[in-house]
Amino acid sequence: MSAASLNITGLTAGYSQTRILEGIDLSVPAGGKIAILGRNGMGKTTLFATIAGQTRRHAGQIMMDDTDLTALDGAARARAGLGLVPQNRAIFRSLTVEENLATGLKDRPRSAIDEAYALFPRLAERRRNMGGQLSGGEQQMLTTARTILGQPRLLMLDEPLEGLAPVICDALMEAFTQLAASGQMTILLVEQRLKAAFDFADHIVILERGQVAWQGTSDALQSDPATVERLLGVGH
Ligand SMILES: Nc1ncnc2c1ncn2[C@@H]1O[C@H](COP(=O)(O)OP(=O)(O)OP(=O)(O)O)[C@@H](O)[C@H]1O
Repeated sequence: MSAASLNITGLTAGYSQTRILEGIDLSVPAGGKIAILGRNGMGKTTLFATIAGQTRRHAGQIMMDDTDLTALDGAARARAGLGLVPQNRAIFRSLTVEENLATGLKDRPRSAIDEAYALFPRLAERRRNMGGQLSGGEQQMLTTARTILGQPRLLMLDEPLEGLAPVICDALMEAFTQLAASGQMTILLVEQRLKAAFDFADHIVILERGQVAWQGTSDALQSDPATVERLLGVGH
């Protein structure tokens, strides 16, 4: 298993007849770390949902390596190596941590769960606790680990740090950095915390009203406070 590239061209998509994304072009090399930024409602979640096959696509192509994802339904995209960790941390509240992890194994042996515990030791300590008993940070670790056990080659993380304490955010960001460094997956991160995005990503894309308003290196954006202010506003 190795990281996959992503090439999106002319992507226009939305919900039913409503177009939210308009003419998105985006290239991520295999093994890349990219952050998708933008104010609320600018289309970040819709972009992930569209890559995952959960919206209506009106035009454009989405290539993961040589595979045209638009020809596949959502389940086939997941089998092809696409992983999405959604914003809502959907875990099974009445299953234990270990049972939750087992649902992400696909055809892998149960022993593979140890990979999740190596990445998030906190989950090993809580393996027999119910999902519903976990803190928000632990739930985020669980939903992330469950997706990673399916060995995605392209991983999309939608605002994983939302509402979490700084110490938990640091643990999560460290795990994401470790995963990217493994060479096994390309990572796309939607994040509101600018510092976390800057520290993690080598490339940044800013969406505004469903279009790519800016893209470039993390360093270039950090040295351009006017663009940060214009497209991301105060409070970041
Ligand atoms: N299921 C849906 N049906 C119709 N419109 C939707 C749906 N989900 C989102 N939208 C609309 O699509 C637009 C983009 O929303 P989206 O959630 O993609 O933005 P976002 O950048 O991820 O925002 P946030 O940072 O608040 O999560 C918004 O105008 C939103 O109201």
